[in-house]
Amino acid sequence: MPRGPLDSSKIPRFAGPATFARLPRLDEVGRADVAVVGVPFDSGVSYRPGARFGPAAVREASRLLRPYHPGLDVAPFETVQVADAGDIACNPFNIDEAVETIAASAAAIDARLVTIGGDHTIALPLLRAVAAEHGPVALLHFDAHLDTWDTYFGAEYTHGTPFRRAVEEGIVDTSALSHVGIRGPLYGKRDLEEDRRLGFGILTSRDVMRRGVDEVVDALRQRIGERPLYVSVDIDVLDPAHAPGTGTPEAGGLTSRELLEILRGLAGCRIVGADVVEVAPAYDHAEITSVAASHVAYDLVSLLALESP
Ligand SMILES: N=C(N)NCCCC(=O)O
Ligand SMILES: [Zn+2]
Ligand SMILES: [Zn+2]
Repeated sequence: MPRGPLDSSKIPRFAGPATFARLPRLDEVGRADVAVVGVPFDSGVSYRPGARFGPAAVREASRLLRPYHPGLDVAPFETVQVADAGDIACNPFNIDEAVETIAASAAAIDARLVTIGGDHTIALPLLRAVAAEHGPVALLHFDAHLDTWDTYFGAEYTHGTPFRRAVEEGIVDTSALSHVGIRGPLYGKRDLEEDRRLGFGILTSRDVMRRGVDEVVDALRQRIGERPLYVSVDIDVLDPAHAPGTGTPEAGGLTSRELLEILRGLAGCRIVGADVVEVAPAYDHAEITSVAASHVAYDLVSLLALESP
């Protein structure tokens, strides 16, 4: 029987230090099927810094999560052992070293991971870790931004470049790469041409509005099929009204309801890992962004629990 979260009817949910959803720490349970891990790294950002405080803010906001997910009909913490694996401590002054540390530390945790960022740079080492186990994975990427740009100031590892590096490294399956929620100004038309050349298909924020959640889910599922799937959620996929606390906000985004509905549409997909990144609490108000991110992480954990081998 898995050890679940603290009982909020006995110990007030606002008491004590925060783990994700008030779950036990990994070192308290010894092993876990699914682990939530923080990566407080934001040295790869191109605009507002502060996502290094994302993991702590999302854990705080996750105190209100409850054990049963009615939308997916699953009690994730009863179905499998879920634990909080703490934070991966990585060098804030050396991006190359941090990327190595994140890949090695993620691979060393013997559980399927839902990672809380941190800026989007961290998706690259997290993909390396899943690909080392599963081979090239399908990628479902929720974001306002393509994040397939080449370099910034000559730097290869940044929050705007992880998915170009992932294609170059052969760690993603180029027949199943999707962006959802793309919008906003680009550097040029070439951004889209290069993104297409790398193999990505795009469902824009406008597509989600005009075609609706069900059609979007159908299109994504068709592309993903039975492949092992990595899901990366940049919280700026949400409209700034739903996620103001982020480093590179863009108007015209998804509602949190749309995002959660699309995620729920992934039930049954073979998810091997996931992240929620780019929560920068200094720009947040009333925990709007960290609450949204905590629900996204809860849905991802629930999907992983449903799909337990
Ligand atoms: N938020 C992420 N991951 N990337 C945004 C990069 C946008 C830019 O520098 O133009
Ligand atoms: Zn983004
Ligand atoms: Zn991003």
